[in-house]
Parts: sequence; structure tokens; C-alpha cells
Amino acid sequence: MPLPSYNPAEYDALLAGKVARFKEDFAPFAVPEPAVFPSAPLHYRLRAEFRMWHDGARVDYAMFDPAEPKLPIAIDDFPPAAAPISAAMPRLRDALMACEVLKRKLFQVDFLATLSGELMITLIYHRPLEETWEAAATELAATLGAQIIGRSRKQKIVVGRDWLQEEIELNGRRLRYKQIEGSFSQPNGEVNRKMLGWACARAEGIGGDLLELYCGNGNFTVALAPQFGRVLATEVSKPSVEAANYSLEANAIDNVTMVRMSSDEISDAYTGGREYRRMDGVDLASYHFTTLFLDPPRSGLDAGTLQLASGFENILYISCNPLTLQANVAALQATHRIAEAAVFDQFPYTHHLECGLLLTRR
Ligand SMILES: C[S@@+](CC[C@H](N)C(=O)[O-])C[C@H]1O[C@@H](n2cnc3c(N)ncnc32)[C@H](O)[C@@H]1O
Repeated sequence: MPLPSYNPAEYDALLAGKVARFKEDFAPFAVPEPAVFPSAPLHYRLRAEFRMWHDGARVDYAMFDPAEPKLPIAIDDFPPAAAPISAAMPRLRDALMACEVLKRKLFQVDFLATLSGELMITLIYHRPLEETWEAAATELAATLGAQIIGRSRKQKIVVGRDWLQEEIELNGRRLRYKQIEGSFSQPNGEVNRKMLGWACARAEGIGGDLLELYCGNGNFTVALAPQFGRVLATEVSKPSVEAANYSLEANAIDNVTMVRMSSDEISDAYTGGREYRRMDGVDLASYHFTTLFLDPPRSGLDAGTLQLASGFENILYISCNPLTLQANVAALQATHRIAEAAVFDQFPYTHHLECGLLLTRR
């Protein structure tokens, strides 16, 4: 099997195939016609990771054909990568080749960019990093206009910041977010903007309070909060909670309480389970929840969260895995029907599809 091809001429047909599969998979649940949100056909990915291949004085970005995983294929560019990554790739490679201290035992390079034009480059080594590395990396950061992080076993050196500030225009607002190196952020920035817009339009006029699980850096929280009375947002990862708190402050949002809790913990607390110190000061009984917002990892919802969801009037569910979404919708069939559906092409030229559903109580 060759490396994936990124041919814009094939894009529409590939997306049509995915939409058809979605409609077929969800037909047993009487899914309405989905709204379809395409991606830009090129330069859509805000993240890219490459192994680095050394050959004499050369170093190259390498990709691997799954059929021949030991044979590196050197690449000069990566068409899906967002503009700041595409522009930096050849400049970084040339700078590495010109500087032994930056090049030696460099194993991998991770790029993270934002729609706001910021760029972070993580250089991962199979050797300890010394002061001369930091001096060279500081020069590189200035040349490329990027944040640079050096990683090696038990070592992390940050040149600049280990986070980026994203800014997203949405419905006349300019939303600001913190995106921390190594934490989750949506890979396709423009499609993410479309997801935020779709979710806000679905929430229009519902009112009451919102419970959000898997909130990450507050991506949806910041967009949705003004449409609800109060919001209780939860997330398990500590850096993501820190980023979410930053995002709330940066957007002057004051009706959200953030709690670091896993989905099964919040489900347990909600149904009167054990007491959680992290819930101190949060009076669950004082909320008038009308809506549950969910954006879980690929594994979908655990049994406790499904139980929790079954009691809500409205469930807004964003999923990166139609298979687990199908299973979760099946489990909620007795209580909820699909009122609206959307597909978001976060991952062009792959079989992956992001979907959104509004489920309302029967
Ligand atoms: C698909 S991401 C969505 C994040 C966020 N909604 C966004 O749009 O960027 C899923 C998030 O769920 C978090 N997560 C994973 N397992 C979890 C669990 N059991 N309980 C709560 N959060 C979890 C991850 O840390 C990640 O931030």
C-alpha cells in the first residue's frame, strides 16, 4: 500500500462516500439528513509528527508505508499541513542540517500550529540535551518565529512557551484559547470552527444550565457558555483543566465552574455516589440542567455516563468514532431520538469521520 495520496480532485467523492456510510450506519435510528461540513482539501492540519531520517550529512522528514514499516520514505513537504507548518518544514530541515548540535540523534519532530498563525516545534532526541543545544535552539526559535521544545529521556527544555494562543472568529466573537504542548487540541482548525458554530446553533434558545463532560481546553465551553445560565464543565487531564481555566479568563466568561473529574466520577457524583473533595463548593442540586454536552475520546461513553445521559432533556454529542457513537445511540434508544445530525470532515483522505448529534428526550 502506498503512502496516502492527498489529491484535491478526489476530495468530494471521498467525502460523499463517508457521508453515505454515515447515513447507512445510522439509518436504523431514523437519522435525519445530516448537515455536511467539508474540510479545506489541503493545508488543513494544525498538527503533524514526523520521524527524522539521518543519512550521512542529510536529515529528512520520514513517513512509512504500513506495508513496509521499516523502509523510510523521505518527504519534502506534507500537503495536509497548515500554512505555518508547511512554511517551516524546509526551513527547519535546512537549519538542522547546518547545525550538528541540533541535528545529532534527533529522532522525531512534532509541529503544532494555530489558526492565529502561531507555531510550536517539539524536537525529540535520543541523547541528553546540553547548554549548547539550548543556545542553538534559541537562535532557531528566533529564525523560525516559533516556540521550540527539546525533549529527551526525563528532560524537557522550553525555549519560549510550551503553549500556543489560538484565536477563533465565531459569530462575531473572537474566542481565545490556550493549547498546551502534548495536550489534546482539535487537529483541523477550520472544521473545528464549523463544529463550534453547529453546536452553538443547536443550543440556541434551549436555556437553563449546561453540564459538559470531556471539555479539554474549553474549546466548546467558551463558545457555548453565553447561551446558558450556568455551566459545569469537567475534564480528567490536569494540563487541559489548566488550559480551560486560562481560556475562560481570556474570554471573560464567568458563568462556568471547572472541575477536574473523569466522566465516571461525575456520573457517580451526580447520582448521589461517594463524596468528591474536588466537588467542594459545587452544589449539584442548585443547577437546572437542560443539556448535556459530550465530546468523548474514541472509546465513547462508559456505562455510568450513558446512565447519566439518559436522564437529560437534550444531549449534544460530538464524536470522533461513528462506531462507538452508534453503540451509544443504541443504548439511549429507549429514552432519546436523533433530532439533528451533522458530519464534519476533520480527517480528509482517511476513513475517519467526526459526527455531531442532537438527541432529544422522547
Ligand atoms: C476528543 S477530546 C475533546 C476535548 C474538547 N472537547 C475539545 O473540543 O478540544 C476528549 C477529551 O476527553 C478527555 N478524557 C479522556 N477520558 C476521559 C474521562 N474518562 N473522563 C473525562 N475526560 C476524559 C481527554 O483528556 C480529552 O481532553
